[in-house]
Amino acid sequence: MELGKHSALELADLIRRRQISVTEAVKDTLDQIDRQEKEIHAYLYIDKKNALARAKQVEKKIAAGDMKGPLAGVPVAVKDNICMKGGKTTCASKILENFVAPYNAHVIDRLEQAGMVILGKTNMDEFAMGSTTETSAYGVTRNPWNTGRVPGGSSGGSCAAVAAGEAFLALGSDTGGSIRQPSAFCGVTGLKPTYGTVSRYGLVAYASSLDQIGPIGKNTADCAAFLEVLSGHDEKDSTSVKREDLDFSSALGKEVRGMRIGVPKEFIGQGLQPAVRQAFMDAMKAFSGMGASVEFLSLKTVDYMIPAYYLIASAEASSNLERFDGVKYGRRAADCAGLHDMYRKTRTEGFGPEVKRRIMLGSFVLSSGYYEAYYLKALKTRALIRQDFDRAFADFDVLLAPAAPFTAPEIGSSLRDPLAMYLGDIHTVAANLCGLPALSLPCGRDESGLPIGLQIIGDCFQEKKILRAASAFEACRGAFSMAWEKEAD
Ligand SMILES: NC(=O)C[C@H](N)C(=O)O
Repeated sequence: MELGKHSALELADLIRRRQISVTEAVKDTLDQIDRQEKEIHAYLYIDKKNALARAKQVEKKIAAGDMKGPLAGVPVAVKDNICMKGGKTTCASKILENFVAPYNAHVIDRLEQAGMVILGKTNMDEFAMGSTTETSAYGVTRNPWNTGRVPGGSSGGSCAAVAAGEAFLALGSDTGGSIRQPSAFCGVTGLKPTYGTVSRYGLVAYASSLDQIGPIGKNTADCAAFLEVLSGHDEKDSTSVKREDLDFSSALGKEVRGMRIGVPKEFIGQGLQPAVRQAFMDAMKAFSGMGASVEFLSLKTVDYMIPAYYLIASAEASSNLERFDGVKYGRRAADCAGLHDMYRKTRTEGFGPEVKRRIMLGSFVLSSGYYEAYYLKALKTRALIRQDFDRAFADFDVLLAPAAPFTAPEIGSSLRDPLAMYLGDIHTVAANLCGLPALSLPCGRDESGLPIGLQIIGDCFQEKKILRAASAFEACRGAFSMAWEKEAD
């Protein structure tokens, strides 16, 4: 079967019309995994038995008319920082290598109610700290477009799985770009929703004021449908918002004539790879060709976004990761001389270098004497960045930016220079600092054929404006995905 060329919604439609069964869809995807996983390593665990058993259950329910959702029967991958009852959740860290989650994350319950079939858990940067998936304690994931390149991160496994046809949809989490940047590198579409739109209950916390779960798929319509499954109020997450406007798919297929689109000129300044700049300029032209007004604006706080993000994210991480001490979760070091020795040995053995770096940075900026100079300053800066965006959204419906300044780097190159890796997040971190929704979709390819991502950022709760712009862009430029793009090479 050649199911890989279908989107998730198309697949679900074939299932509804009984042209294929859920079991066939799941088997076909598992075959694709078997063919490619050795090379790609998108997954940390694949549970074939469970997936096939679940496929049978869903099949019966669909046949009995008890399961009617638009994504029923669709095989999906889950990032390994999202808890699934009875299964391992490692966050790609040695410290959680044996941790079995005792409960389901809210989003897992949602997926199951919608009749989706979970195939396994995907690789990621350790505790979501990184931009390449190379900080995983369990090996690198390779970019399906070019296996010498990284898939981006931290949701690199999820994006690579969708790009390689090893899942029709995937769950990611985005703290500073972790859905959008790997989506850009892997040529798929990923959406970080407004903070509070999707429950974080059962997501292992990295930086709680920034983390948000979101959908990754082959195109905008799949992401919109998946977000409808995931979103909604959850009393178990105190930051979960009550929204009435969760019919995201209603925004698709509309024209953008008259839409006001802003382009922050600081985002397309120095340091952009020429092919990224070209693809971005072409996207601007495409929007104005469709009748949108496209204008430049200035965001004065751009230089402060990376420092504010890395201080706040590391501070929150140092606090959140205190709980991994060998007592409550996962790994415990052997042969320890007392409690403090056990803490020290467990954390020394269990955390990798990037996580340690952030815990040290975060503890430093929160410590007395440095709190005001660094952490408090970062919080004030965050408020100024928010004001900058408030001004922008007074004049514009959505903002356009590249999703990343460059295409996927070579495996190994970013690990040598962590600061350069941090700077690569320049286009994505502001959306998290301000709680804004933002989407990345493919907008071109560089000279070596690697995908380039276009980012569309909206004001809080304006996912529909983003989706409207994204679907219009797709309609005029074509959504692309590995399966059929590679054939055209
Ligand atoms: N988690 C993320 O959103 C990725 C970001 N590069 C970070 O390391 O914090």
